[in-house]
Amino acid sequence: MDDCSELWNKSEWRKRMRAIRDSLSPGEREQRSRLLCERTDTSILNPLREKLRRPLSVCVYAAFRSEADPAELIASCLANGDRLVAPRILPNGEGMELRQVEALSSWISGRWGVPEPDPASTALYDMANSPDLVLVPGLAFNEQGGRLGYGGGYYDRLYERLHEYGSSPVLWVGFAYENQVIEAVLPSEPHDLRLNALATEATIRWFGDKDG
Ligand SMILES: Nc1nc2c(c(=O)[nH]1)N(C=O)[C@@H](CNc1ccc(C(=O)N[C@@H](CCC(=O)O)C(=O)O)cc1)CN2
Ligand SMILES: Nc1ncnc2c1ncn2[C@@H]1O[C@H](COP(=O)(O)OP(=O)(O)OP(=O)(O)O)[C@@H](O)[C@H]1O
Repeated sequence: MDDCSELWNKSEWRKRMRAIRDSLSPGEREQRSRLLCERTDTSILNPLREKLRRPLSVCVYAAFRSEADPAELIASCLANGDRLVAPRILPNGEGMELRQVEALSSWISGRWGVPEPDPASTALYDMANSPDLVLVPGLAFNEQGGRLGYGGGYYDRLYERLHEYGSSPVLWVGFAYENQVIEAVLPSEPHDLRLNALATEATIRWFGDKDG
């Protein structure tokens, strides 16, 4: 790691971490994503299903660019009868709404090519019914529950809205490859969301209160 890394700003970190994530071959990404999905299901979702004694509602995303791919976790959620929701960037750019996705085919390509639930075939989800868990994509994560995204502030705003309107606690789980986890202190701002846990193909890290 470069000596100047502590002084880098968010955009320098984004450039650097994009290159690191892109450096995994498609084959490596597939293999690591499979391990990551299994680990997340076994160590986080299954215990939560047992604790709550009901199917879960889970906010997922569909992978784009070189992101960790939650497809197998999504398939497992569908098999377990969980309710799936996914974010869609609002046309005015002002944050995101959540929509119910029924199948892996519910996505279309939205702004910047980001996969999003097709508004023509999915129902709007009322944010007052907080999802039990939100799977959070990103470019970089650290050991303190910090996260760096693409810079739209979309997940930060979702975090704020669910805190404001949501009826129950939400578990915020970063979902990433181990090489996206850095030791350096990421530049952080007051609006940045704090994760409860970070899942990688190598391990699960918990931050603060495990019960959300
Ligand atoms: N799979 C997935 N879905 C997601 C996210 C994500 O990170 N991954 N998001 C997480 O927030 C939201 C989408 N956020 C995004 C924000 C910016 C860009 C993007 O391509 N930005 C351009 C620069 C745009 C500009 O400033 O003009 C770029 O990076 O080149 C992509 C996604 C919602 N859905
Ligand atoms: N809670 C919020 N309310 C209003 N604006 C916000 C909020 N959170 C973030 N923003 C806006 O979003 C901008 C980008 O935030 P930041 O750099 O933290 O994005 P990010 O977390 O990397 O992106 P993303 O969540 O989309 O992946 C901020 O400069 C701010 O203007």
